[in-house]
Amino acid sequence: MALDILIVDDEADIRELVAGVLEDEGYSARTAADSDSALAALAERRPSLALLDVWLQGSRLDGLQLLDEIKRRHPTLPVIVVSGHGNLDTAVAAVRQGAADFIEKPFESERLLHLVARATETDRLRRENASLKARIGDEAELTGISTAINSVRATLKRVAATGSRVLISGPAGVGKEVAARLLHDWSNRSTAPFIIGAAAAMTPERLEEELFGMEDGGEVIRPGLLEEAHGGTLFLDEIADMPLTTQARILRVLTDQSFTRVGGSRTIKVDVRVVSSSSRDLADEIAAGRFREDLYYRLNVVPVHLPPLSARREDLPPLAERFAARYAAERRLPTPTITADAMAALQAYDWPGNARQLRNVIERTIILAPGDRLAEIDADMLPPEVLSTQSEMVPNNSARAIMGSPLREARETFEREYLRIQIRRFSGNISRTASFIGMERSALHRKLKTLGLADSRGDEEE
Ligand SMILES: Nc1ncnc2c1ncn2[C@@H]1O[C@H](COP(=O)(O)OP(=O)(O)OP(=O)(O)O)[C@@H](O)[C@H]1O
Repeated sequence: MALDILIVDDEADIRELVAGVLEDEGYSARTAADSDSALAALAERRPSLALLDVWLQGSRLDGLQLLDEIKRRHPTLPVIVVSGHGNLDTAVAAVRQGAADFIEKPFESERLLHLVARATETDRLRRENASLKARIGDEAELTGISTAINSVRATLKRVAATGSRVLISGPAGVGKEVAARLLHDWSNRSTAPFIIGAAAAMTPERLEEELFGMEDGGEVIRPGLLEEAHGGTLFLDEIADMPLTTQARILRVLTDQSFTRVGGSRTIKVDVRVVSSSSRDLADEIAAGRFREDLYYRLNVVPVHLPPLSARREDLPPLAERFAARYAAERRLPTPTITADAMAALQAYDWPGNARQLRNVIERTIILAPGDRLAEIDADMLPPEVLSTQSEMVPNNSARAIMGSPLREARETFEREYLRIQIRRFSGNISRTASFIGMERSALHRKLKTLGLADSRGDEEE
């Protein structure tokens, strides 16, 4: 995406010259001859940088007043002030007023390009920094080794560059936002913003103002998320929570990549890739008349599904280790290891809150551990709800049956319970179970048959 530069100068030949120099370098340039047309251009879309001549002849606002207006509307927009020979004082005042830099006329193109590159790069770093700060604790990779995660990763890689719309489905806390961020990071839009629009947290009116921005009497009160995402990706989280009126507006954006702000009539053009997510079944929502079918087809060009953690238990060890390592790094602590017992308990549990719940459990366990330098996470440190599944799976009556039986039957009872838990732990995958428990795959198959477990293995994915 070419960076968009707004050139404000009262001299037509300078405007054209500067626009030419910038365009030759791959920027896109817009020009304005006075303060009113500059403000109109700003209202159309926030540029990446403004080049402002402080000596504006025949303009309603002079250069410094216009700078004030620009800063009031877009406090973070970098502005480079151009000053004529002899009005260096004005340039200095402009920098005090928030201009990023200044350049004196006549100037060499090289010097201009250098300042523009520096100011846009500083702005990009500032934005990147802000977004990194906002997402401390957010994942930059989709951890997991299951077939499901590997195939999601492969799909994301394949479609990242295409710019196609992607709809990510899966229950809460499963990593839909992580997947959307990855898609953005792998796309050629990665240097532009990744913006999240979350329907669930807002009233319908607020949501529209948030997404489309607001205008009053032609003045921009605030730009919307769609504008902020220009050149980048807009992630619409939980689209099924969007009211039908907002769905209609979104549909219009998707058909012609333009919209009007709430309270405004000006058409705003944007180039945004829309990625959306839903934890509800959208077919049901459509059938119930709560979701527009036409919007569904527009959003769902490439479907990506993230199954719940309980359907891919082999992802638990890498995820648990990742969360432990990340939390320890944030606190500048050594990373605790997770013992085999603790891992077995983690893998037996069902994780209704998926990866988010796992992350909370790991963090809570590290926080609550005695001493301040935890070396390992052992099973008895895990919260009771996690441990209870394993003990429920080995019911007391099995223990009684073992103690009250001759050795041969006791061994069978034990083997049955033991294998039931191990197979579940590896999501029914016999090869992985066999390798973990140290048995040949064919021997395990025979054993399961003898114990009458052959049909209760669950989903085998070999
Ligand atoms: N595969 C993964 N690798 C690394 N971290 C993950 C993974 N899946 C989820 N997480 C972490 O789990 C938490 C929840 O993930 P995320 O917010 O992406 O879920 P979600 O599906 O968007 O949930 P919701 O719909 O509730 O917002 C985050 O802290 C995220 O970093």
